Amino acid sequence: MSSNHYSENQLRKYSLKLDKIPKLNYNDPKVDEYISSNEPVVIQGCDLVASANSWDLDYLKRKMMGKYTVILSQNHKFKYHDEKKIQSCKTDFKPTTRRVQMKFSEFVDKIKNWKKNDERLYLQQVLDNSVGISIVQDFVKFNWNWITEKQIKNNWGSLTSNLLLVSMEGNVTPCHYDEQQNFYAQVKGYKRIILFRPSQFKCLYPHPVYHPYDRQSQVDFEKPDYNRFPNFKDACGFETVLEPGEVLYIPMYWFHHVESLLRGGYTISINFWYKAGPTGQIVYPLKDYQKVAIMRNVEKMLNDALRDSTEVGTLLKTIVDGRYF
Ligand SMILES: CCC[C@@H](CC(=O)O)C(=O)C(=O)O
Ligand SMILES: [Zn+2]
Repeated sequence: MSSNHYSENQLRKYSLKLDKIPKLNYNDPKVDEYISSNEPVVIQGCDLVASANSWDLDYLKRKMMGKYTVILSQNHKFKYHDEKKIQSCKTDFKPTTRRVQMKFSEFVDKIKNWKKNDERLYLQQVLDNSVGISIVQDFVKFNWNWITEKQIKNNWGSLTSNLLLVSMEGNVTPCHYDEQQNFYAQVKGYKRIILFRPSQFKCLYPHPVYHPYDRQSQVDFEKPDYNRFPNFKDACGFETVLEPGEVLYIPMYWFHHVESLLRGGYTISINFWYKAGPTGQIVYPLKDYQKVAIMRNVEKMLNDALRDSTEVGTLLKTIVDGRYF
């Protein structure tokens, strides 16, 4: 996959079967069909964050005078972990990233002077009043009419947050799913996004729900352990390289892996996370994401009831072995 904006060798190599995600103009009626059926689509021309088109490191450095959340990583992977689950996790969990509060000017200096073996940086800041009046003024000029119409038409819940994502070239957010609908807007630079439908759960082996890496795939895409994760060789997904001005709809519970292109310079993205809407009438057969939600509830219930995560697997095998297949 290449275009006159980037080349194939800027994409990391994985052994995966990947189809293309369609790119449609925002007023193509098929866009609403994809969104209403929880299928990913890249939307062009909607100008969702056009008021952020002028955002670059210098502009943000001048306008953002506070301290902001920056993730530091010992390598190019920024695998998210839930701090709250660390103490209850029996195994001695060693995170590969740490979260600090940093002035924007310091963040810019560090990425401009970054050398091999330095910790990599990824600014991931909730867009709230802490970002300052200028950024808020750009924020209020987002195309809220367009996105709110999508939110209402699809009966989504409330907008929970917008994250400002400023990434160094080459950074990777490894494969995971979120329990929220996501409109993912690309502002600057190019990001390659790989998506898998929720039914690929059995190929992607997310960590157990009680684990700090809950929702994150256990599989290292760069060095898959096919002995532990044999179904990964059957994984098949979708990919796109998101360009500035484009918006990717990432349906809730869809697994996604996101990387800023190698040698592509820093990237800026803004996400829009929406709560799922009320379930309403349950329709059978259930959707694949509903089955993931059910599996999560079973894991949570068993962990609460047994009070010992090491017993959950044994009990589930006892239920299944010789009885359910
Ligand atoms: C912390 C959120 C990171 C983002 C991926 C990326 O831009 O690296 C993502 O996973 C999402 O928007 O859901
Ligand atoms: Zn995500």
